[in-house]
Parts: sequence; structure tokens; C-alpha cells
Amino acid sequence: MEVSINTNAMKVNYEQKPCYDIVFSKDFNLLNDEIQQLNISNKRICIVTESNVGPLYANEVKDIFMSNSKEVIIFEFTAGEAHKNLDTISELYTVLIENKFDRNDMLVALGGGVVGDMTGYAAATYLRGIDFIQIPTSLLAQVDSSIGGKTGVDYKAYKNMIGAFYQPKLVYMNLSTLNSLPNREYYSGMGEIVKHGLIKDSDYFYWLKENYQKILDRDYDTLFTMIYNSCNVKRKVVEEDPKEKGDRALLNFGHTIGHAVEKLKNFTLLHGECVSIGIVSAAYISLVKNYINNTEFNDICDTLKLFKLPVTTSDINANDVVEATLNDKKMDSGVIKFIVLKEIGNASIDRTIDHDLLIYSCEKIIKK
Ligand SMILES: NC(=O)c1ccc[n+]([C@@H]2O[C@H](COP(=O)([O-])OP(=O)(O)OC[C@H]3O[C@@H](n4cnc5c(N)ncnc54)[C@H](O)[C@@H]3O)[C@@H](O)[C@H]2O)c1
Ligand SMILES: O=C(O)C(=O)C[C@@H](O)[C@H](O)[C@H](O)COP(=O)(O)O
Ligand SMILES: [Zn+2]
Repeated sequence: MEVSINTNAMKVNYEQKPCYDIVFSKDFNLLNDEIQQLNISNKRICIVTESNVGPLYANEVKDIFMSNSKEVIIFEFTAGEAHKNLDTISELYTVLIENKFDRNDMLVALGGGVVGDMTGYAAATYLRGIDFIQIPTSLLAQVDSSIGGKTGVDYKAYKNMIGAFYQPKLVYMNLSTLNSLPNREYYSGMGEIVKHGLIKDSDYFYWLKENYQKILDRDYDTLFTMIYNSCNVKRKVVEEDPKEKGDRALLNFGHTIGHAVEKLKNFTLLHGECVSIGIVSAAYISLVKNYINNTEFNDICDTLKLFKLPVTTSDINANDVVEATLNDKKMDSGVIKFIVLKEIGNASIDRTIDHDLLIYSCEKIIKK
């Protein structure tokens, strides 16, 4: 994978026209210029954040917005997937109404994927839609959730069951915010990053493997190259299929089983950890279908383990996992659009994966 990165930004097109910039930076110094281009001088701003990230970064970000807008308020909720729900959204709606936010005003998501998904959904639905921008602060949010416009909340423990496709006006990444990200959360982001290599770029997958120590050490230049490349993989997929009518489903590789595990483990495993387990089951199905060979299957498992990710789980049963997949959003008239690997770096949609094969693959990931 040869990548010459001579810029700190990339443009995302949507329905074949420029939509928003993804800006990569070592700090918040470029944020002022970026938001000035959005002409927010007469806007009210609500920074949406949570109890871990807010105390670290909200004041610095608020100061930047204060010097460019009419008014800035902060909405902070308790961190964690358990608060990615309609109750939190309702609290945010109430704050916006009480502060007389109108359609001219804007939300700012400052946090990980939970903040980004919820802020985007609130922006998509408040007054039938107001602008929002993403300032992702977790690795997973920087390489995945802040890009592509999937927004939403969990509903009765079903993942992302309520939501909207709604694009941000800007994605601003301060890579230095990762310095405060706990290791387990950092490794969780690697689940989505390994996924990017597996579905679209075998050179990238092997580059991750070769650079695993620098990645674990959070070497800045390696981190920048990795985040930039993952964003590029996702950008290209979502530009081609913004509302997942086709190949955007490839980004869901590992998620059919992954989301089921996330639900059945009562969100005690992190999203990226569940994606890792889901990748193993999907890779195993790809092995059974003779798309990949044993060496490649073991290579995938070993690479996930290099990034401290789980490849098995326990205390759940295969039938419950498969039952949970029936609510997968990739279901199409009772047939799952399951994502398999035709080879490393080349995923595809397979509508022939039946109940028995799903059960068989689950037994591979469930430790007795
Ligand atoms: N919309 C999408 O396309 C998309 C893509 C992938 C994942 N997701 C969703 O994103 C969520 C997972 O995102 P996540 O892993 O960022 O979870 P998260 O938002 O819960 O953040 C992970 C943890 O790290 C903390 N944190 C975040 N940034 C930090 C920082 N800079 N310093 C210290 N602590 C920090 C958070 O408080 C939290 O405890 C899931 O709900 C998943 O469904 C959405
Ligand atoms: O952006 C996408 O499309 C993805 O599938 C990215 C996934 O990593 C992410 O977890 C997404 O939220 C899952 O989509 P969902 O439609 O299954 O909720
Ligand atoms: Zn995901």
C-alpha cells in the first residue's frame, strides 16, 4: 500500500457533489478557519458531548465556537452505549427547545461514536433537520462513525434500530485527542480498521499487520497514515452508495453476528470487540465456502489478536445469536444479505447463507 499523504484534508462527495470536508489535524488550531467557512456568526451552537470527553475538551472547543457564533451551550450526557437511546435524545430536544434553537442553528458532536450517532440523529429530526458537525475523539469514531451519515440510537437493546442517513457539514479530527483514549477503546477501533483492509484493500490489511507495534505504540505518523487510509476506504464506499442500497453493506462486514453478540452480551463488550468476533464468524463462513483458505483464516484471527481483540466469546448460545440476526437491517424479504470475503481485500454480499451455516459459524466463536 503506497500512500503519499501531502494534505491534511479530503473531500467527501454525496450524490456526486461536494458534501463536506474531513480535516485531519494534530490539534484544534485549524478548527477556527474551518468553521469560519461555514458562516456560523449568527448561529446558536449546541456542543453535544458526554461525561468522559466533555471535561477534557469541551471548554477548548467552546472557546473556538464562541468567537465565531452567536451563542454556545453544552449538552453533556452520561458516557456509554447504555445512553445511546431515545431518552437521551428527548433530553437534548428539550434543551434545544428551551434555548429557542431554530433551523438556522447547529449541533456539534464532540466525542466518540455514541455522541456522533446521537447528535446526528438529533440534528436530522429536530425541526425536521438542522446542521451538525462531527468532532470525533475516539479511534473508532475517527475512522468510521463520523463519516458517511449513519446516525441513530439503539432501541430495546437492538443496535441502531432508530436513525437516519444525515450528512454532517464538516468532520474535524484532532488526532491528539486519542492520547487520552483508554487502551481498550483504542483497540476497539482497530476492529473497524482491520475490517477496512479485509473488505477493500489487502495491501492495507497486510500493512496493518506489519506495522502493528507502531500502531499499538500510537506512533503519530503511523496513526495518521492508518486513520487517513481507513477514512479513504469508507469515503469511497459511502460516496458510491450513500443510503446502503447496495455495496455500502460491505462496511457491515462482521456486524451481522457482531451486533447480535453486542446485544446478547448486554453491551458489556465494546462495539469493535463484537465486530472482531463477528469478523471471525464471517471469515469462517468464507472458509467453509472455500472462498478463503485455512492460512488466510488463521491470518485474520492472528491479526485481530495482535490488536488485542477477542476472537471468541462465551455465555451465549448459537441459537440466540442467529435469532438476533433476524432483526439485522440487511435482512431483505427474509434473506440475510450476509457479507463474506471472496478473498482478503475483497468482500461481497452473499444471499445464500442459511440458518445452519450461521449456527455452525457461531459455534466457532463461542467458547464452551
Ligand atoms: N454511524 C456509523 O457509521 C458508526 C460506525 C461505527 C460505529 N458506530 C457506533 O459507534 C459506537 C461506538 O463508538 P465508540 O467506540 O467511539 O464508543 P463511545 O462513543 O462509547 O466511546 C468509547 C469510550 O471512549 C471514551 N472516549 C471517547 N473519546 C475519548 C477521548 N478522546 N479520551 C478519553 N475517552 C474518550 C468515551 O467516553 C467512551 O467511554 C457504537 O454505538 C456503534 O454502533 C457508528
Ligand atoms: O457505515 C456503515 O455503513 C457501516 O456499516 C459502518 C459500521 O461499522 C457501523 O457499526 C454502522 O453503524 C453499522 O450499521 P448498521 O446499519 O448495521 O447499524
Ligand atoms: Zn461498526
